Amino acid sequence: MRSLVDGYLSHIMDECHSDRSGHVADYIPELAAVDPEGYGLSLCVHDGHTYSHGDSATAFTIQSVSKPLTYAMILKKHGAAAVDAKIGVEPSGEAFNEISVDDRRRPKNPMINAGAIFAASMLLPPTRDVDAAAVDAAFREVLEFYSGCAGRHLVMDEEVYASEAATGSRNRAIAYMLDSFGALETSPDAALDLYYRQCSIRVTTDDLAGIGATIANGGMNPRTGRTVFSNETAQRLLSVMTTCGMYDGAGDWVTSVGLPAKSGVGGGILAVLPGQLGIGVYSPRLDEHGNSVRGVEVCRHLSTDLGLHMFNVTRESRVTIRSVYDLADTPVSAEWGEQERSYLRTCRDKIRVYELQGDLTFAGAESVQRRLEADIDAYTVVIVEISRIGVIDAVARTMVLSIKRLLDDSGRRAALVDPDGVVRASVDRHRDDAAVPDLGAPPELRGFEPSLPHVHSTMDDAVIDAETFLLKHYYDE
Ligand SMILES: NC(=O)CC[C@H](N)C(=O)O
Repeated sequence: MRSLVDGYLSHIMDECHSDRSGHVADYIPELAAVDPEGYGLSLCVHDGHTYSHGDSATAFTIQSVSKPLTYAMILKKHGAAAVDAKIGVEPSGEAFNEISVDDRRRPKNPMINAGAIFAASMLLPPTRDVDAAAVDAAFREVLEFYSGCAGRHLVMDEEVYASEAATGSRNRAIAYMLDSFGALETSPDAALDLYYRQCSIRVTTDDLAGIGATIANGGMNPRTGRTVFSNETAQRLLSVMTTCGMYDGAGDWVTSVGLPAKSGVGGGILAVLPGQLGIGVYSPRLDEHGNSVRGVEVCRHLSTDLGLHMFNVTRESRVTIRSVYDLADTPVSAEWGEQERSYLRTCRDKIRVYELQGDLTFAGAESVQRRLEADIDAYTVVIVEISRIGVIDAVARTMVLSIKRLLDDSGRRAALVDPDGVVRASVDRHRDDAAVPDLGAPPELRGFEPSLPHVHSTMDDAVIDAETFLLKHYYDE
């Protein structure tokens, strides 16, 4: 069965592909020389499954996407109170490399360079004469921590690091300004050195999506099962990424995309849907804020087309498959007579029921589709029972109906048990909604949604319960 999600993602990538505006970062030769056409997208869901598209294996430097990770490290090392005394959490409304502090002379937040350089200093010994060995040791911890978040061993790009260190007058100005306030406990040069190294770590969009999913999961990497930081830290990261992650465009970002995110001048963007998934996008042409142009556009599409805005998250959206059983083992009704039971035992069809619950959004529908696909040899008839689903959003509805259609096409019979008509209600809710997005369904499903007549004819197959389905399809034959 073809993955609907892959269809959506490649459609979204195609939509944004033609945008060649913006410029690659050129403050160092290594960044100026990257292929401006590089373009990758990865999405890592709550159980670690990753959808990878385009140049998802191309490595680029993490740059400022490193900032939330180092912030997580100092929170873990010093505790939130000690960190708050040194670095604020207010959006700055300024450029990422602004030379500024708040009225307590703290960097305004950890997502701008001033805050990030300060954060790096807090990983070093609190002494003015830090030697190279101490910076090496701190960097080993950084690499280990970032690798834990990504779920694989990461390395640093030596050339980018050497260039960053050779050209960073602006960052040096920031570090020395902080030092002039007497705020740094370590030497400004050591803090800068560590900061340049962390910015030069090489990642792919698969890595960013994995890091995003780790934050989404409250600090546990879903690929490795390892807990790298606490739930409280994850909550902090999500908060500062929401208010400060996209620099001076934060308000517009939250309104239109609604995903906590962090960008870097290497062209990467990491975005998180709390509790559900992580996204990594790569495209090195940047806008005037230093954010990837296509990356921002892709995130905008993911949010609107797939309903991923964080304030769209509904109840229990992760607890989706409530139970799964084969009818031959578990007749649906205790009242069934021996005749029906023996029919079921001898029936050549393998009938399997999936009961769903909660509110169904993209993430839930994604898990259901993957489960049905994985189990495809275990049934010839599948009954998806959604009577415990409270609300189904437009994307999940399309996905459920499309899954049914794909199953029909692969020779399975599929029925939807929808006694309260939540699918119908969802159609009605969106009937007058001109903004129902073109969901980027795979070509064979285009026009299937949101074309309403089609939905209606599909809904004729929706039945009141599993028993009615059986009666209609078996006993009446
Ligand atoms: N926004 C960024 O990615 C900035 C990172 C870059 N290395 C700098 O410090 O200037």
